[in-house]
Amino acid sequence: MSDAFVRAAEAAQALRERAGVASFDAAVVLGSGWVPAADALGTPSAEIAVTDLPGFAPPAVAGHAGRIRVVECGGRHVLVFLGRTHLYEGHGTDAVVHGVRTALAAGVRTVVLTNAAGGLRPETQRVGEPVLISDHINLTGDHPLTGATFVDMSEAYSARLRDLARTADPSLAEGVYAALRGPTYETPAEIRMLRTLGADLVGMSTALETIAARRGLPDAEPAEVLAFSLVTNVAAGLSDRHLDHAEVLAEGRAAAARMGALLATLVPKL
Ligand SMILES: O=P(O)(O)O[C@@H]1C[C@H](O)[C@@H](CO)O1
Ligand SMILES: Nc1nc2[nH]cnc2c(=O)[nH]1
Repeated sequence: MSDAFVRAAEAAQALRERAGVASFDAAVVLGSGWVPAADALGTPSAEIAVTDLPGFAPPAVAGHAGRIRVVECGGRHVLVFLGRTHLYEGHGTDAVVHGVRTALAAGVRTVVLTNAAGGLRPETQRVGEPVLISDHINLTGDHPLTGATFVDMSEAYSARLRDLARTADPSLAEGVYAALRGPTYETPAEIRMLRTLGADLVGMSTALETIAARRGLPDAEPAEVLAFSLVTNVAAGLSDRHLDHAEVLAEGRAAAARMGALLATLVPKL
């Protein structure tokens, strides 16, 4: 078994022991601007710093707390990741997907990924609104998998869970998320390219985590993935606004109640 999978198993065991939970049912990864919504998922029975667990990089981005909450939601044991590691932090793809792999090693088979993204089209440019991710385009230039383990990605984002989300909130727009490495936001020319490629949203995370979830582990079935972007800005060049992370986090704070309500509705039904 690769070192990365061993580290995930070790982190999962440490998590079980710290939480006093034998197996978890679901994981929610809160991206930029989503952490204020965490409280809607309930009072945690435990909260663990990721640096207390094997294999996690310390938090390095404003709005990413580097902590994992253990909550019971709808009778399910849920891991809520308050932040994530990004490829642009320079720790490599195993560090980026370690949280998802740890969740799978801890028994999780349903993963909810959230992020902040720029909107490329009118229907995905309602700043402060969540968009259901229908598919992704991995333009990070990297990949968390190596070797001849071939993975079907024709339903990377679960049709069942997308139906669940649309039923819970029929107003949800849906779109294709283009994942870039970052840390730069896009040039206007890159945004025009991404629109030509069929993207509706653009960000710097999620896709690699989805790939890891859909691969599963040597001893864990793949997880179903449900993912949302919070549109925090119109993509570069499509408005006269300049982009900055403080604005991204401000939009997350403003949308916290709406994002929390969405997650609180969905997580008990996963
Ligand atoms: O963790 P996510 O993908 O939500 O964070 C996005 C991408 C960058 O980390 C940051 C840029 O503002 O927001
Ligand atoms: N790459 C990228 N990431 C984002 N995160 C929030 N907004 C954006 C954006 O416009 N582009």
